[in-house]
Amino acid sequence: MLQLPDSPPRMKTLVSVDESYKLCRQLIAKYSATFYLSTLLLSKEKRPAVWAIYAWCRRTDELVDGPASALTTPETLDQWEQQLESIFAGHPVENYDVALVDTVQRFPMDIQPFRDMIAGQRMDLYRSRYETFEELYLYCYRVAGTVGLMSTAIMGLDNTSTTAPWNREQPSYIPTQEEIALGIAKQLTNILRDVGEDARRGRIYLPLEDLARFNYTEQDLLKGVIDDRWRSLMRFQIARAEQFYRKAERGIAYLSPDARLPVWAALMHYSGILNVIERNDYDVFNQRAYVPQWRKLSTLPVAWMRSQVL
Ligand SMILES: CC(C)=CCC/C(C)=C/CC/C(C)=C/CC/C(C)=C/[C@@H]1[C@@H](COP(=O)(O)OP(=O)(O)O)[C@]1(C)CC/C=C(\C)CC/C=C(\C)CCC=C(C)C
Ligand SMILES: [Mn+2]
Repeated sequence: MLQLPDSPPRMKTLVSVDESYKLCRQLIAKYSATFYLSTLLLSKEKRPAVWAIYAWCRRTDELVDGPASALTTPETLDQWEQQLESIFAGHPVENYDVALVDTVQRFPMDIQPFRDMIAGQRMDLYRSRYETFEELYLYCYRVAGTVGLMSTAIMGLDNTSTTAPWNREQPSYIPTQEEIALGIAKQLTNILRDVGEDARRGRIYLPLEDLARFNYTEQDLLKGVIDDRWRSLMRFQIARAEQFYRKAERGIAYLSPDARLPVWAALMHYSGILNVIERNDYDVFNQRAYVPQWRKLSTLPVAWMRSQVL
């Protein structure tokens, strides 16, 4: 029998590299004005690369959190992971990928944090409770800590820093834990800010062991009970998130000088959300903790000073 050759794969025409970066820029500006403003403080060559990373992270999160998330299955994420492998092999599949292909070629980086983020989104498909902080930490590392590893590959570490102890004492030290810490702190902050919203979707991210420690039940949380048990539980969670902010602060000294201001600015904004939660007397059920634009801008001079001396 005559064997017909396989039909050639249908090649989609994709946009140019510049057009693709423009799409990434539009995406970050639309979804997160604050991230966008922080990236404007970066050098012109690093900025678009961070937009490309942002676009990939946001699109990954949208798969499990966005309007079409009901259609997402484990197979969707398998396919997304294959698309990632293809990007790292230099073959973009969609318009947004063109910029990421360019970014990973200009700023060589490890694919593993990207795979880990997909594994984190996978957890959201089958998990709605976390028994221990160790389990929650793994989730936070995957969906947020990984962003630090991806971003540092672009921002760069500083080999001449006089403030980073590793240069003096351990010249080959790679500050991985510090790179991860800001994402962990930010995710823990998001979790505290979104307790009410998540509960309405049947999700509890706060470790159940912590609820038990303060004698506060799942039912209390689902009903939005605010009492002294809840306030103590929240103070405990805030103190934990703050430890990760402190670790990240120490890490900023390891970054290349031009990246320190945007990261300080971002850090001060995220940790400011914790202050708003405190000011709202820990009511995260009926009001969303929000840092107004004027307050974000007013912290910039302090962020600048810190970026010069620490
Ligand atoms: C050494 C040192 C201190 C290095 C710092 C490295 C660095 C720049 C770290 C950045 C850490 C960071 C900002 C992480 C983002 C964490 C985050 C927001 C995760 C979100 C996950 C899911 O949560 P949830 O669904 O609850 O959130 P939403 O309500 O849907 O928003 C994410 C949504 C995962 C996807 C992450 C992003 C879309 C953000 C990616 C951001 C960047 C690439 C920009 C980072 C750059 C700057 C200047 C901060
Ligand atoms: Mn999300």
